[in-house]
Amino acid sequence: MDKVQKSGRIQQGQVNIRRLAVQALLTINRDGAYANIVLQQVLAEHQLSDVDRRFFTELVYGVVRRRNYLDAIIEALAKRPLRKLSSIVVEILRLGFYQLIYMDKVPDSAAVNESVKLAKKMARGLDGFVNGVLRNFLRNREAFSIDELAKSDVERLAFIYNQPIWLLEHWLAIYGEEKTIGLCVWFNERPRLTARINTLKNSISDTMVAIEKEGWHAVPTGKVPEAIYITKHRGSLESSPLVKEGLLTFSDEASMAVAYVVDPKEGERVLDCCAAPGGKTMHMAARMNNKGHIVADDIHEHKLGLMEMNAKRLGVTNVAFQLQDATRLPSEWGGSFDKVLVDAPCSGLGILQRKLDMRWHKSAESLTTLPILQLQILEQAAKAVKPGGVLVYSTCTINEAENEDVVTTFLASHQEFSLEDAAPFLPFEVTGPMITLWPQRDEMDGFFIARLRKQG
Ligand SMILES: C[S@@+](CC[C@H](N)C(=O)[O-])C[C@H]1O[C@@H](n2cnc3c(N)ncnc32)[C@H](O)[C@@H]1O
Repeated sequence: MDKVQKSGRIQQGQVNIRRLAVQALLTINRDGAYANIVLQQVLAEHQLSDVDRRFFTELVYGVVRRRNYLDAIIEALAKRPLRKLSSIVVEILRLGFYQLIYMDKVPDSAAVNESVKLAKKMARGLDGFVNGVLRNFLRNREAFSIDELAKSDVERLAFIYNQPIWLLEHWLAIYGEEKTIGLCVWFNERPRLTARINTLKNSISDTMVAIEKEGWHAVPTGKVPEAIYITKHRGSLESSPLVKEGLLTFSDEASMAVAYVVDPKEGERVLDCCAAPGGKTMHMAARMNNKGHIVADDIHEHKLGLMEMNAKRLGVTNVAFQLQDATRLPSEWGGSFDKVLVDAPCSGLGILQRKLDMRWHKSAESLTTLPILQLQILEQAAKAVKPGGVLVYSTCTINEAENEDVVTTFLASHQEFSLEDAAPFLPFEVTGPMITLWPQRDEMDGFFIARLRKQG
């Protein structure tokens, strides 16, 4: 957590949670770091009590989620665009308003006074401005309600559900209002802590006993046999022996569903050509009991090291990790894999609940370039499939242009492949042949999975 440390100066033992939150928010919003990674790093560095961990998490995630409405309030009160304000002051104000509007347990006086104290320490000379802006809000809260600030119906929805206007317009045009709101509500809910029991290390029942012994509580999700919701835990997740010793790994059920559709068997040769961070690779290795061989590729070198560490932790021994651009796979791989998985780079619009900050970084333009890359990777991966073998295409998005349209375009020029019904491979009820997992319907991340069979 270099950046937080650099701007930090926080001593262990006297941590001011709000200050820690402002520094984390600067790293996320100003420097472009991923919110979940910053949060994990800060929590790993500071031995916070459970109450402080929860408070810190709520402050950071709350501000990241509610950013558009909080910013509209700040601009209205400061009477200037955000970019004309110091980034530290912006984060202090976002945090102050978040507490005033969304945290009933924080008295208004504490939210204002603590923000002013932060400004005194972190933005010398601007504490009066922070004080004035927050107190002006308290004098006339109604003037800054969503109904007062929204300039259109879609902006009103954007403030209520905290999504960018372009994305709401896109969803409203395709799904209509009811389905769009259902999606938005899901994406704003606190994600459940879902983990996969690593059957390479221990049986499901023995792991459940180990979880209880650790003082945690978990329940099966009821859909994927190895999937559990952790409903109670203590301390940092990563430092628990359950995680360090590889009994558990964090992953959503929708992601686990992909390994079921690939259905790798012991002894088979499997290619996972967009593999990092390796969630599906490790799950496939477990389903193969480490027997057979998986080649796991990614285009980013730094991600390979992380995957190797993860494999060691989870006791995965049948994977070769390789730096490889999947748009140019080696010709000697042609026709040599029983199963090939393309878990394609995508817009990630199905996992906005877990990646809270992602909604603010996407654009309508970014959606149009992805299908070209996805099709390119699928074309290459198809060559690596043995006659009679299987090609699985998956994404963590619900965007049709990256899902059904890519598969349909691919099939139109590849008569040697046919679409199989993916539904019977899943341990829970869905409708195929191509599968879209809808968050608000299936209560998991939004995913797309298609299973194609090459002629024998
Ligand atoms: C959706 S993620 C894969 C997630 C992974 N399968 C898992 O379960 O953990 C897509 C991955 O594709 C990689 N990627 C992007 N472009 C690529 C390319 N041209 N060749 C290979 N990998 C690529 C990205 O680095 C990213 O790690």
